[in-house]
Amino acid sequence: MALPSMVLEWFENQQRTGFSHPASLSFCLFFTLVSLLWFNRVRVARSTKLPPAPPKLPIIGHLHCLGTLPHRSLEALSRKYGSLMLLHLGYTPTLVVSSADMGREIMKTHDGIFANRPITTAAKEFLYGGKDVAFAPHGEYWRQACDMRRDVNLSDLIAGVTNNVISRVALGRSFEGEHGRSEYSELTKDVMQLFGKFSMEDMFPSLGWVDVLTGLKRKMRKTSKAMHQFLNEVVEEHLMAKKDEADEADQKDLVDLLLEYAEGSSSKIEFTRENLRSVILDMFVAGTDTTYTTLEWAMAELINHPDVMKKVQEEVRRVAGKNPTVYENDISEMEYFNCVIKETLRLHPPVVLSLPRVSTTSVIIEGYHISAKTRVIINIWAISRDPKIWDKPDAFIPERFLKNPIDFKGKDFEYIPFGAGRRVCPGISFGIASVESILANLLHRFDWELPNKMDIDMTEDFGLSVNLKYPLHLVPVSHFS
Ligand code: HEM
Repeated sequence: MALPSMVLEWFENQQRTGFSHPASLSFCLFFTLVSLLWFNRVRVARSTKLPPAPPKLPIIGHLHCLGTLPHRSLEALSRKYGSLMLLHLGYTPTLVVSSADMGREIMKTHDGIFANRPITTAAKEFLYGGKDVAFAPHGEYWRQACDMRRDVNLSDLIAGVTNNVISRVALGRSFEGEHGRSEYSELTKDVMQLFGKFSMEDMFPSLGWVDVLTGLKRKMRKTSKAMHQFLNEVVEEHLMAKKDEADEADQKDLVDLLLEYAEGSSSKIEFTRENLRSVILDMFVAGTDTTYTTLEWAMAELINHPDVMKKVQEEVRRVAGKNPTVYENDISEMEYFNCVIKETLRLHPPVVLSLPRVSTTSVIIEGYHISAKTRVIINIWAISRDPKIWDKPDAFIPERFLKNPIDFKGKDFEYIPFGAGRRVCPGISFGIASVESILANLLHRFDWELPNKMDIDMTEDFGLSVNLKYPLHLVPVSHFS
């Protein structure tokens, strides 16, 4: 006899005899719950309707559909096939999400099912398979590692260019200019390039040997060894320095905090030196390019829109006055300046396709069956240019954020440059504070001109983040001289 009919028969018997015993009621509730769960499982298992997809090719699946700017190609496809598409990137089934409503389904309604990330080849080589934050499985270790980051005191550390900012916050000082024209800076660049590289193993798990043949794995291993060696030296330097905690509590950098945590923690979560180096590396990979890219796009849009540049410079200079430096307190008073940053992140989110997630169980979304182990990519770029949400979506109009409560903290799914849900970017405050501080000072101190009145080429270059293809060259003219 099927489970539901057994339950019904038992229920009728109980009704005839009355629910005379408290155990009967508990029994009834228990069976109702089991039946509901059972019905749900059957519903998910029976539903075979898959999200739509364009025709695929043998072996490569839909890889040929990605083109050189995958966020744009996927957005164009979503206009034809809808905001949930199931593509096959090689052998890897990948759900592509292109609307705020479907984003909410993944990052809110079913966030628990999509809380893990697939471990990529780069994560295996550089981060010991997920001993960092970004690739760590969702759980207690990940929660604690995220929290440690939020503790870093940033207020006085933000100065200079982005790489130096990250160095100072994470490592305690800048390493620019050391080891020649910065062996360290070249190393960081190599790590980021390798993270953005296409790996066969990620798309065709059985073809990892191709990455060995092409030399990709050897290059990753060599760079990873050099980077971890460098970070080891930094850790040793911190241990030797043995900072006086009482006097210098405010000047602790991320390494100090992580060392304290690793050595003094009574937590049951093991936090090894490998974890420590991986968390620091995360910060460079996730924090450097994104922050720098936002600044570059902001300057490019401001040069292209002299009216906006004039208005924002007037505001920055009015608030900061004759002070040569703009401080955090000033920035909170600059309403239009903050709109400029929000509009830059809408039009040019540095992470155009969110870091992939993976489903842990099967689930039904919008009537479509999504199996366990499906990768999920959110097209952040498509959502922030969706004409159903944004008026003139391709135009740079900071005014759209004036008196508009929409924010990037992950609650408004139509605007998610930092992602949303459990795996939302833990560096939001740091990233925004860095962008604000650097941009405000650049606008305050200098007027900016294009060399030879050339136009800016706004062509994008797809990588770990989407940059300008041709670096931006501008001439600064001091405002104070
Ligand atoms: C403008 C600057 C930045 C932007 C636009 C940005 C954007 C993002 C996005 C879109 C994600 C994926 C979120 C998701 O899957 O829902 C992410 C994740 C992440 N970001 Fe950022 N980010 C920025 C700066 C930073 C900084 C400065 C740090 C560190 C200091 C950082 C650390 C991370 C980490 C560790 C993750 C992975 C989180 C996890 O998987 O739990 N980001 N970021």
